[in-house]
Amino acid sequence: MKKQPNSVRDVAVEILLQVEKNQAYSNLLLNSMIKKHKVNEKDIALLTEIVYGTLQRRETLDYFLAGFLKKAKKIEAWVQILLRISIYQMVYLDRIPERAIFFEAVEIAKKRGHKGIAAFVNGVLRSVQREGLPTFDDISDSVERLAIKTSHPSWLVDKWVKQFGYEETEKMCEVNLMPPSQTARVNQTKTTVDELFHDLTNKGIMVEHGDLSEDAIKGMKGNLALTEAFSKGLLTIQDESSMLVARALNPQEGEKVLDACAAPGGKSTHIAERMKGTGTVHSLDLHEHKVKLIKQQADRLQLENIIPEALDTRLAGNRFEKESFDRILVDAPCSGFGVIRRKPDIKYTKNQEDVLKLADLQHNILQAVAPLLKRDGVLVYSTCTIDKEENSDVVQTFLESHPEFVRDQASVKYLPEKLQPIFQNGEVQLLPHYFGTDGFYIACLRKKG
Ligand SMILES: C[S@@+](CC[C@H](N)C(=O)[O-])C[C@H]1O[C@@H](n2cnc3c(N)ncnc32)[C@H](O)[C@@H]1O
Repeated sequence: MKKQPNSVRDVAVEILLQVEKNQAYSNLLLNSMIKKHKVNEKDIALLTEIVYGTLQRRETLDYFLAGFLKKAKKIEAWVQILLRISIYQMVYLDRIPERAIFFEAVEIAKKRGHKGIAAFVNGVLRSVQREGLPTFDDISDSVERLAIKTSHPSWLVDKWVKQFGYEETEKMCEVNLMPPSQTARVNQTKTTVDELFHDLTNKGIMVEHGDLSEDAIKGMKGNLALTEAFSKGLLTIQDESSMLVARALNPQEGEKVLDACAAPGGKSTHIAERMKGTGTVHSLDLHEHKVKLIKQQADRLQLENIIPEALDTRLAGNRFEKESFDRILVDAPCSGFGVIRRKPDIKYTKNQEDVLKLADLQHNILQAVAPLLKRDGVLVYSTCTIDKEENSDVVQTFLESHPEFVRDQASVKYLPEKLQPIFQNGEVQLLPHYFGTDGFYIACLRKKG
């Protein structure tokens, strides 16, 4: 019978093993394992830090370990993971004494394997302690060095260097290793930013104003999703970059809006809020189970102008009349390279083939919704990626085959001042180190009248 993990670090090994073997999502798995193993409050922070930190720095940790494993025969996946989490704690978590790290690693190795593996793990960790870590200066190729130092796949770093230059890529890769801030969008149909700010502060919750979006409040400690304000529908957890989308779309009261890829509903609810509960937002998503999430969010925020529906948007032409929407948002499925800080697994699971497939899907979704937009209507295309092939290239290809659409530079006035200088040709590419937001792309197009 499979032995159950019985310590925080053993649970961390289990989670990382499942992420690696089954390509499970780390955030979902972490939550379910915390529940399953009844991890106590005190240990949740450590578990989260070890899981995300080890995942974030996987390539670096393997580089550190490689020289010490040269003579070893094939190492089982769990042993490699156990060594990674141990080195991670030794190098990056200075509050944990090394003897505690070694002791735990040996106990886990005994439990999951046998005494021989425990001795091997102990030997490797003692050698690292004795001999120290290799330096990155030994890596002569600059792309390879950056990839290993910041733990990104080298094909991706190489691609980014070609797209953004070395310096920008370096800044971005470094920021990708930092924990993201938690921001919330204030539901302005029920309260104001200032009112909620004071309400939260009075309750002892540490918050700050957002860095970019006027709708945002930043949580400095604790989890805003666990506040009474969240349950009462006064706020929605959302990155500041995502909050710009509904602003760029600029929906008006009473209008009919299509959100073509809507789950879990972050942007649909923002659009619905900005329409003050009037008009209709048709919120489509391919997956029935995800459509339920849109409904849940709409209910929590008490928004009655959202109609969620499970539909492949590529077939939306069979479901809706031509030229029937005032505005359309395509917040497309994408590689997610802008949200690596939140979902480090993306670095290792997505590849160039995925990027090309996604670009094709994004193009097909745009093609399908284009006829549904009224003349003079606005179409916003957005993604949480930074990849040109999924962003500006998709928009450019779309425009080339749709002369009835033009880039809408006029939408710049709906965006924050700080962003305006980089909103050009109706589009903006946010990189995570610009304003501390997710990496995000927004393009505004208009159908000619
Ligand atoms: C980036 S997410 C949308 C996030 C959402 N706009 C929000 O702000 O919460 C992209 C969504 O597109 C959905 N999707 C993928 N392919 C689709 C298709 N062919 N038709 C409709 N939805 C699709 C995915 O299920 C996913 O929920």
